[in-house]
Amino acid sequence: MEVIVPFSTDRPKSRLSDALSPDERAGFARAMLDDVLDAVSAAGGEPRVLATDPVDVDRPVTVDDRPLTDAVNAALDARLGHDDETGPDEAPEPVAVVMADLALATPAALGRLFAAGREADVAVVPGRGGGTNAFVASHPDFRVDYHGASYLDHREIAAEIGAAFAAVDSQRLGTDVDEPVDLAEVLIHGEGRSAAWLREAGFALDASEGRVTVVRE
Ligand SMILES: Nc1nc2c(ncn2[C@@H]2O[C@H](COP(=O)(O)OP(=O)(O)OP(=O)(O)O)[C@@H](O)[C@H]2O)c(=O)[nH]1
Ligand SMILES: C[C@H](OP(=O)(O)O)C(=O)O
Repeated sequence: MEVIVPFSTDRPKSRLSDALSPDERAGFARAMLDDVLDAVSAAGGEPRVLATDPVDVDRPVTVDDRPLTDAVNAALDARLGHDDETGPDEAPEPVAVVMADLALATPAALGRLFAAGREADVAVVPGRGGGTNAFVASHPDFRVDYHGASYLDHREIAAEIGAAFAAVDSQRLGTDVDEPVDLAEVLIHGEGRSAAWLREAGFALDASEGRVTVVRE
């Protein structure tokens, strides 16, 4: 299955600016991208980075500097839209979109998403706060509308086009790393480059009071 991995190089991870400098945010975002690409490949997916600028990565890259929703919809148009060859009666191959900030992604978790996407027309992993961390779609009319509670919007879009919808419950894929508190999840559960990057940068868990968070030594 082709797996599109959107990746922004333009001021990435701005909500981590209290914890990381701009260069560090770029380095950490890249570590997360590498973890996601490795997990996708190990799950049997064929990753393609959809980036705002060229990225030096050992995988196919499409550069599209339009906003996220427009860039992903252009990719869906190309893969799910009808053309003369497939015709309207032939179901498109499922395509996945997996965000590059899912630092806890594992092949097993992605495999469950891919399997759900072979059963339903649209299978979505919601993030905390109602975002859309990953999905698989095979319905020709499914298009995205990111930001805000986009999980609810995508469920609604699926209903409007008559697509069979599945919510995929995944702690690992449901954890997108947006804010400093999310760094604790990476240190607790991460097994790849992102967790190593944080440890090398001096981050450690702080369980001294209340919700576990991170400190930098
Ligand atoms: N191709 C593309 N990817 C994007 C764009 N904006 C965000 N992304 C990617 O989409 C995923 C989710 O991004 P967000 O968490 O919403 O935004 P972010 O830029 O990573 O972080 P913030 O600046 O803190 O909002 C990440 O993999 C980003 O790299 C965009 O305009 N184009
Ligand atoms: C792209 C956006 O990500 P978030 O802002 O929720 O991290 C969304 O999932 O709609």
